[in-house]
Amino acid sequence: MSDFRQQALDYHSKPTPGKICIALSKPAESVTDLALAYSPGVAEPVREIAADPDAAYKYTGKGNLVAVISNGTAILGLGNLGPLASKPVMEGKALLFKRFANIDSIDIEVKHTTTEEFINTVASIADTFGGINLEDIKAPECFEIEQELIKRCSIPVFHDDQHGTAIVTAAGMLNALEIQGKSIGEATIVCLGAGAAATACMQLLVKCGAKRERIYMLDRQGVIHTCRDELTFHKKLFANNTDKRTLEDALDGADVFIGVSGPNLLPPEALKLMAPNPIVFACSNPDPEIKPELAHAVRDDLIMATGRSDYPNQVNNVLCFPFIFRGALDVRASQINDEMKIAAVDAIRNIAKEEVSKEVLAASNIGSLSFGKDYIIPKPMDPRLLKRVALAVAQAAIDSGVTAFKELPPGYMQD
Ligand SMILES: NC(=O)C1=CN([C@@H]2O[C@H](COP(=O)(O)OP(=O)(O)OC[C@H]3O[C@@H](n4cnc5c(N)ncnc54)[C@H](OP(=O)(O)O)[C@@H]3O)[C@@H](O)[C@H]2O)C=CC1
Ligand SMILES: CC(=O)C(=O)O
Ligand SMILES: [Mg+2]
Repeated sequence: MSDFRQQALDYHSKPTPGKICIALSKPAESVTDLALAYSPGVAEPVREIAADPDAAYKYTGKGNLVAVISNGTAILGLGNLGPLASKPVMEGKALLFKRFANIDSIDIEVKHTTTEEFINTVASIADTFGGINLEDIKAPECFEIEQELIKRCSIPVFHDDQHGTAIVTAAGMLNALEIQGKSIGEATIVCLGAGAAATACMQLLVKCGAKRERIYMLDRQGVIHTCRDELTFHKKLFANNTDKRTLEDALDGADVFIGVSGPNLLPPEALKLMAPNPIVFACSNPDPEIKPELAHAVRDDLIMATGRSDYPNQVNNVLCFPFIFRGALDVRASQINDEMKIAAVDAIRNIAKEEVSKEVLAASNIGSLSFGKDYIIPKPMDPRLLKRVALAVAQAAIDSGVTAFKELPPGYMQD
């Protein structure tokens, strides 16, 4: 067994199995404490909440509690391995919520037979939480699941693989295009993968100025084009009226490659076909569409990003979901809308243009970082992400009217 594999297994199993646990936020030592915490004291908040459901935000952990919910049908780039196998990833998301945004989070893995059954299960438990982060649910079911839950729940429901990924991809892409001297409206974009992440990434890039007709999306059958007759509704959105059929056809002269598909699917030879100064986001986890070493060996003019922590330019939804939920929860937003997503894109990308603190450099094991080919996007442990993204998102929620808050709480996210 490789050293790293053993280290990863030990990390998850020792000294106690798993990555999260529940901690108490109130004293529970004396008989008086117990009388308040449990019977008879607990009856008082019960009566308050029965009279006014909003009181749950005052008397329970609801307002700072996010459920990370999966059915295990698209676990990272590992595929459909079932709900239980997704648990380490979901606990991982809970760890990240706590570490980066002090949000309490619990993982829930749902076994189901129909999409309706999954939706009903989540809708039935939604009131327990302040927000729902859907994770690693494959396309096309993920689209119906998210839309239906948004309709049925009064709390934010956010499919992280769609929108978290799209926000971070857009932030990194706008910066990478700026560094390579390319404009988003003129860029030819190849997207390998046509699932949850791909669809949302391309939709958000179009909102940021990309031209739909310059996007070539590919699935396992190759380029998605208008003559294909078996397309699902989400693939039709990006069907291109083109003669291009293969990845090589699409990459010929392209400016941007975005991989949200699976491991090692971009051959180095194909990368040679791209236009000068290309941008390659190989975002599949844990193994990217092309290894950075291989990509750099065939192109010395590219900007390279992956979804991993151990290479420069980590384009990963961890840069978004803890912070977007922080902002949404703090103003009790009823949903996470496009205005909030765009606010997050701008807040994330702007941090990369500023100086990096010694603490972040030390945590990144690196001597210096400045805006450029190897630093297009902030590091996840940059504390400015919490303040800036949450602030921008909360303000956008207020401005777009998805919260009863008329203004930010006094001093919100100020130093
Ligand atoms: N870095 C990040 O932050 C994130 C990265 N990802 C990565 O994106 C990938 C997809 O995730 P997600 O969208 O949730 O999953 P989905 O199951 O919704 O979509 C997977 C897509 O990849 C396509 N695909 C798979 N294998 C191939 C192949 N050999 N050739 C061409 N296309 C292929 C599928 O094609 P078809 O439609 O034909 O089945 C499908 O369109 C994963 O690797 C995941 O790790 C996802 C979210 C965040
Ligand atoms: C990062 C992530 O959410 C994924 O790869 O699925
Ligand atoms: Mg995911």
